[in-house]
Order: sequence, then C-alpha cells, then structure tokens
Amino acid sequence: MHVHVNAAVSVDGKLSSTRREQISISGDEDFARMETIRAESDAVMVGVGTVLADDPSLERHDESLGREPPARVVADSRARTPTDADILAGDRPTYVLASAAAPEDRRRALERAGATVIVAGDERVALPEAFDELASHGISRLMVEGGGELIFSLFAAELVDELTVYVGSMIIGGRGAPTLADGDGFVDEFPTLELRDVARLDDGVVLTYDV
Ligand SMILES: NC(=O)C1=CN([C@@H]2O[C@H](COP(=O)(O)OP(=O)(O)OC[C@H]3O[C@@H](n4cnc5c(N)ncnc54)[C@H](O)[C@@H]3O)[C@@H](O)[C@H]2O)C=CC1
Ligand SMILES: Nc1nc(O)c(N)c(N[C@@H]2O[C@H](COP(=O)(O)O)[C@@H](O)[C@H]2O)n1
Repeated sequence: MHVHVNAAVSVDGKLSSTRREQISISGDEDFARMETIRAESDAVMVGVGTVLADDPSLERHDESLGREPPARVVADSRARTPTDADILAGDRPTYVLASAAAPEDRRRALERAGATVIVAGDERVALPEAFDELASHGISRLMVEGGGELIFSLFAAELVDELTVYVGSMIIGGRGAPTLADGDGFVDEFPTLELRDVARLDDGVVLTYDV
C-alpha cells in the first residue's frame, strides 16, 4: 500500500493551536491541491483526535478526475468516534481501525452507524496489521491527513512512502499545540527524508519528500 501523508503547518511546525481547533493554514490553492490528492486516493485517513477536534467530512475532492470518492479511515483504538460524526455520513465506506481495548458496545454502535470496524492490536491500533486488512478491502493508495499523534506512529512503524507539507506563513506557537509529529518523539535514530520538490503556493510553500 502506498501511504501519502499530507498536512499543513505553520512556520513553527504546528498543525493547530493550543485550543486544538481547526485553523485555515492553507489558502485556496493548497486546499485545491489537497482535494486532488484525496481524489487520487482510495481512502483518506485521520486519527480520532482529529475527528473529535474538527469533525471532518473528508468529502471535498476533485470530481474532475472522474474517480469514485475515496473511502474514509479513522485510527480509533477505543472506538470513540461519535456515531453522528460527519466521517460516517453518506454512502462512502468508513473503516474504523480499533484495538481489542475498544468496548464491544462501542464497536457495535459504530457498525450500526455504517462503519466497518477492523480490530488490530491490544491497546493501540497495530497499524501494519490494520493496513494489511485495508489492502484486502482494495485500498492501495492511502492519504493520511493527521493529526500529529497518528503521523508520528506512522513514521515510527516505517509506513510512510511520501510526505507533502504545506508551510503557511504564520506562527501559531504554544508548547501544547499539536505538531506534524508528536507521539513520544524519536531520540536515537531519526527518519530521514529525501526532498523531491519545493513549490510556492498561496502565501507559503509546499515541500514534497520521499521517505
Ligand atoms: N493542519 C493540518 O493539516 C491538520 C491538523 N490537524 C489537527 O491535529 C489535531 C489532532 O491531532 P492529535 O491530537 O495528534 O490526534 P490524531 O488525529 O493524531 O489522533 C490520535 C488518536 O488516534 C488514536 N490512535 C489509534 N491508534 C493509534 C496509533 N497507532 N498511533 C497514534 N494514534 C492512534 C488514538 O486514540 C490517539 O489518541 C487537531 O487539532 C486537528 O485540528 C489534523 C489533521 C490535519
Ligand atoms: N491541508 C490542510 N490545511 C489546513 O489549513 C487545515 N486546517 C487542514 N486540516 C484538516 O483538513 C481536514 C478537513 O476536512 P474537511 O474539509 O472538513 O473534510 C481535516 O483532516 C483537518 O484536520 N488541512
């Protein structure tokens, strides 16, 4: 499976503020670029932290490409996604990746709300195992939008193939504000990236890396 992480950060590397509310870091051109990546993907993924903070629909995509809209995927160890979340609305498939720690009643409630629940791992979602299961559902191109906890785990599990980061010309600051890669952080060995492209867009830059 090809995994493409795409996110927007401030110059100081933040995904949003200490309030964890969605901020328009991207301008119109970058949102259009994001929509194109969504449309080229079989599925778009976020962590449940993003679902709880932003309630994204992951719906906006570039229809001119003439492909089926992408499925949606949530990494949600304890099945906390609200049953009325936008990510479950409409007909597109939604896969909730949960762990064995997810209460049975929550898993059932999400299935009743239309989700396909995939259980992998004991406490947190075992991402390699869950991705194998997604591949068996025909997902071969996965776009990941965030947030920082999920992106860190994907790098830690060496699952990222491509990274695009829009750096908006703003400072957000805040010790507790989410960054592109949070989690426990790397201390000995650090994933290295190969810079493939730099492009000016809106009032910022898009950095494209192979991992
Ligand atoms: N500027 C941007 O491009 C984006 C910004 N955001 C922002 O990011 C923030 C949310 O990010 P986070 O709080 O970091 O939450 P997150 O969206 O990364 O979700 C983390 C949660 O995912 C679940 N999870 C399950 N298995 C996991 C695993 N193996 N590794 C990591 N997490 C796993 C856990 O419950 C964990 O708490 C919000 O403020 C949102 O606005 C989110 C996406 C894009
Ligand atoms: N690419 C990008 N640029 C920004 O400035 C952002 N704030 C985000 N946030 C993420 O975009 C998604 C919103 O989804 P919907 O448009 O509501 O479907 C969600 O993942 C946000 O966290 N992204």
